[in-house]
Amino acid sequence: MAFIPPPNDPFFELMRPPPNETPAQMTARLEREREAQRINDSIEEDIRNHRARLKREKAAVKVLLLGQAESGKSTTLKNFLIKWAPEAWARERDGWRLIIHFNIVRAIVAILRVVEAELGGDEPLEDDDKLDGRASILSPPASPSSSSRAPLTFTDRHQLLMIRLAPLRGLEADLKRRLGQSETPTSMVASPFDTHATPTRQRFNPEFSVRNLDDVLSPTWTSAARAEIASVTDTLANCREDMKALWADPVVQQAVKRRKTHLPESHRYFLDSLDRIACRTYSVTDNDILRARLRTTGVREHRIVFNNGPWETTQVSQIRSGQPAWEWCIYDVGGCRTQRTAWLPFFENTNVIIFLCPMNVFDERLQEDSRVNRLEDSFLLWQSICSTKLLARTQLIMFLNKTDLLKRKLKRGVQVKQYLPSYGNRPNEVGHVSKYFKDKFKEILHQQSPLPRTHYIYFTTVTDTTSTAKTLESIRDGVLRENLKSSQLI
Ligand SMILES: Nc1nc2c(ncn2[C@@H]2O[C@H](COP(=O)(O)OP(=O)(O)OP(=O)(O)O)[C@@H](O)[C@H]2O)c(=O)[nH]1
Ligand SMILES: [Mg+2]
Repeated sequence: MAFIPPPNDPFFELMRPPPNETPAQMTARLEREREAQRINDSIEEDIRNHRARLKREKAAVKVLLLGQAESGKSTTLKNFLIKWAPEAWARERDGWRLIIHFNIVRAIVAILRVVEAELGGDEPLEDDDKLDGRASILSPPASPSSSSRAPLTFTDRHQLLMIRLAPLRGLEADLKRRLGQSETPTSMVASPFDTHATPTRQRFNPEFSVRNLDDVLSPTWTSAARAEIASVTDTLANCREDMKALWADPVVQQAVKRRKTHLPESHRYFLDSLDRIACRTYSVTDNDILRARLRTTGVREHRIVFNNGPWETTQVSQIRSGQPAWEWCIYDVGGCRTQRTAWLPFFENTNVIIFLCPMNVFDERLQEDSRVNRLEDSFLLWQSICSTKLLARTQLIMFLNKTDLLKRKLKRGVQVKQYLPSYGNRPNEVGHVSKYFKDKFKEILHQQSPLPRTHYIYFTTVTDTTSTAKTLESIRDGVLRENLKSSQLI
């Protein structure tokens, strides 16, 4: 039925075409009306999408990955993607190539700086041995120790390698520019709840992070971008034999060890793989991406949809209120102390926190604050997360990570009791050490939680995708069980 306006309707009067409208004016008016309608439809569509997104977000399980820098949060997220979002994972694959190349270049340039400093007779910027690295939460600090510094014998061969590898310094700068370096914050907090920030105490060669990882991983593949990547590949291929020679040199290795240079955690993996990666036919593997290190700044969000599985039951569909699949929204944050205030807004309505503590760091200090033992930092952080009322009902899952590196360190003879005197005379062996750490974290959880909590603590090596896939499956099922319990469905 045609619309008949009431008499003297002001809106109808306003919209009515002028009585003497020409055909050209009519065409223009109809065009304007069509455009207005198109804009209106698009706004309504945006509103509908926004509402649907909010509804989905409300139904999604919110998972936060927490832990200090280099604990393995981003690597855990990569495992989630490999297992449950293979398409998103495949889309990002090519974007990782430059980051992998950057990891290699950065490691070599860091080694070159060490050799240069040794050749120039420089004293280390900060002698780590003069600092006390003990974890005081477990024991009172003891007096500092010192180490001897006998001179190393460098030869003309080292000088020659320095000259031949010089182009990598320029390449490092080019790659930083290409990847888009983010700003380096100058203040930090120990816990996200601290209201008082202190200035950072960055060590030599601070870590690199990008402004926008999504831009790096989903680049526009222009011919200029491809040419740039080809030129990076060429430079690396040309320098391959010299890089291998530098890395294999015993005097250089000794110098790196002595200066305790901060190299990317996976430098050994990449430098041992130069034959495969520093060549023109290199193709990126899952393992390379898992090992690639890039400090996270800000927060990265990923959605994982579980389509099939044990939750496809009537009971679960009740808690999912008719959603076609079970969705998790996973947030990966930067773990450095300069990044921790950014965690706070994500605590609200968080269902699950996966907290990572690297176990191999009992004898190391934070890069952003060389006065703080890394294990102690994890204890303090865990304490503050467990005790927060805001997170009292959040399910806490802990990954005691880097089991492989702990094993390697203990095998080298590094004594835990030297850094944690409370460890006493227990065997310096991976099973005993990891159980000791687990008991400490469990104790903190039970003592500090405002409400009773079940503990979920896993020993992990998140660079191992097979074992991590099993752990993630068990977590997914555990979270499901907790959901059902809290909905009183089981
Ligand atoms: N060998 C070994 N390496 C690991 C393990 N977990 C992580 N890594 C490596 O450690 C480095 C740091 O891991 P990331 O996942 O980037 O650490 P993160 O917690 O995201 O660090 P931020 O982004 O700085 O907060 C990467 O090079 C990883 O490949 C592990 O269990 N074993
Ligand atoms: Mg990260």
